[in-house]
Amino acid sequence: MQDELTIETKQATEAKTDDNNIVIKVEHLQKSFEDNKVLKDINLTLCKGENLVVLGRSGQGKSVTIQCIVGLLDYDEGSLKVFGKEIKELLEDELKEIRLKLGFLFQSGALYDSMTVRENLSFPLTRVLKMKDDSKINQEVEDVLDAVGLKDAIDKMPGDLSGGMRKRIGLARTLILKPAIMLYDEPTTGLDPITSKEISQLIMDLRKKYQTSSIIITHDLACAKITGDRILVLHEGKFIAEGSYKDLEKSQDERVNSFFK
Ligand SMILES: Nc1ncnc2c1ncn2[C@@H]1O[C@H](COP(=O)(O)OP(=O)(O)OP(=O)(O)O)[C@@H](O)[C@H]1O
Repeated sequence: MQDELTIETKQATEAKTDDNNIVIKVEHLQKSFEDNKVLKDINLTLCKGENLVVLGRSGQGKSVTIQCIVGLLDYDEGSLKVFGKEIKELLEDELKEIRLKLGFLFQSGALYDSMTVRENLSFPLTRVLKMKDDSKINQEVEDVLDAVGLKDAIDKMPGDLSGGMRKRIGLARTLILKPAIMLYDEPTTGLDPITSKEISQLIMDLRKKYQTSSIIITHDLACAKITGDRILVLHEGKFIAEGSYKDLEKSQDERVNSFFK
């Protein structure tokens, strides 16, 4: 009898072959900074509803990959398609439209320290979506705070929150625009192991609630285990392994199994 893991992997493979199911497709992506060739040959596919983890040590090009996807960095060679559209070929307005579908959670959470939580969360609604109706704005803010489990923090200042709470608010700030794709840049960095686990669990809960597809870049193995349907291991600008946590845990490749020791 096939175990659950085999069935899930088979479903992921079948889903990958169906183009309608693909939300991000990256082929042979290359990026250098002067003579520092950071991305040598990046290939990845993100399917609808999937959580894809990119695991890699420091300096391997994880953040550069994400920044290329959101159009913050230009790539030199290769193809990068989001919802079937080549990012490099988009006009500014088209790129803006695509960016609205991408939620990028920065490592820092990117909160404004001089604004309350309510103001931090209202800001994207008024600035990006040009919403004006205060009662609608308040409702959206309350709903997203409820989703991240922090309804009581609405009138607090970011400086009065713990690291884990700030992460949750950062997440809420990204989610309030209801992106179809979430890009997490090291979501558990700087958190203790218990809080990290809570944030990883929250990522899972939010996928269900908001129906997002996500790329999660991390070097936190516990986060990869909880959140990753599929894991890619990045090493020196290329992916050297792909599989479920259970697959990769058994890898004979020293560069892969060194993560699991
Ligand atoms: N804007 C930039 N200009 C020049 N070099 C850069 C720039 N951004 C990144 N790099 C270089 O690219 C390489 C990969 O950086 P990147 O931040 O993607 O690593 P990472 O895998 O995300 O590591 P970490 O886990 O430490 O964040 C590093 O050598 C870095 O110095």
